[in-house]
Amino acid sequence: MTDMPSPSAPLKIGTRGSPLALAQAHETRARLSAAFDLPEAAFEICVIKTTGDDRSLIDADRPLKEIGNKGLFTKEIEEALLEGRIDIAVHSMKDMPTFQPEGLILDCNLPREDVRDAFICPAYRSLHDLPQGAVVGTSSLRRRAQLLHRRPDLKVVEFRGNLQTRLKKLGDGVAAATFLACAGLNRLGMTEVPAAPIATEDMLPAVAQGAIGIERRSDDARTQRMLASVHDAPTGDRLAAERAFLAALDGSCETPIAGLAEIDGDQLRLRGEILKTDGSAAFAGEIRGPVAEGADLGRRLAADLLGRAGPGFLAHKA
Ligand SMILES: NCc1[nH]cc(CCC(=O)O)c1CC(=O)O
Repeated sequence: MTDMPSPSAPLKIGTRGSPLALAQAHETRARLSAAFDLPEAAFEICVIKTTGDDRSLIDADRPLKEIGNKGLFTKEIEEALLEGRIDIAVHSMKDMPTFQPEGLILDCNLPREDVRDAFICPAYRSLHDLPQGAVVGTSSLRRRAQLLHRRPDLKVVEFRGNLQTRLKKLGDGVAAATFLACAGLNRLGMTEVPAAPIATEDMLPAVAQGAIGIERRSDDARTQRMLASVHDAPTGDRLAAERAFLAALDGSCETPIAGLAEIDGDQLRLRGEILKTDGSAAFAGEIRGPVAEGADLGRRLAADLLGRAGPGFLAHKA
């Protein structure tokens, strides 16, 4: 391939500045430099501050959904990409809308990490051991709904900020327990955290949890070729099913939705769940079919759940 990045003309990797975002950007750089036998200096990591990183917004006690979740952590990064200030953007796929802005494409995924949620609790081993009425912190509507569906006695408080901030709140006694994605803990090498992975049968993760996506300009052929050689096809196939499921549900931040696809040979199994925010109702289901038909499976599972939940289920607001 001609025209490869070099230390004097590096490929610019855009990322947020949070520890997890930086770890994901570094993993992306490591995989690209290994794939093309290039020095790491041929890749420049560019930290971009987003609205979601604005302390004045983040420190407020308002739930994220009131600030306006859509694109909160991606808008400025996508602008930099469109303006050519960066060449690729590294994201947690879980946080990405199902549609990209005109001119951008998100079709490269690194191998997926552990998809499970972890129960983080210094005093109790599992959710079942939490005493009646215990306080659990989370900012995720999905985790809140799944938790209350199972344990209506628990009290859920808004818990925001990055991983480090949330762990500190736990240490300060703001809540007895919280949840974090195993993927984040693993990518940050945080082995000292009291984390108990939760089986996906007990708590179905968010769509695309544990997956890194790399976004580029649609017309950037050189970057397209480079990303193709680090793309993990099984992860891409799983996300195609999960994100079609999400898109068919018109997944907004108002609706608790969980979804997970797994691949066995040429067969894909997709499980999904939709819930009421207060946990008072939940509909779960699964579908199996050829990997190549993942997106269709996603749409069919969404239709099945919506049919069972009845009209108006998703229109329900918190
Ligand atoms: N919404 C925040 C977010 N986005 C991605 C991850 C974790 C890493 C991943 O799932 O890929 C997290 C934190 C968490 O859920 O604990």
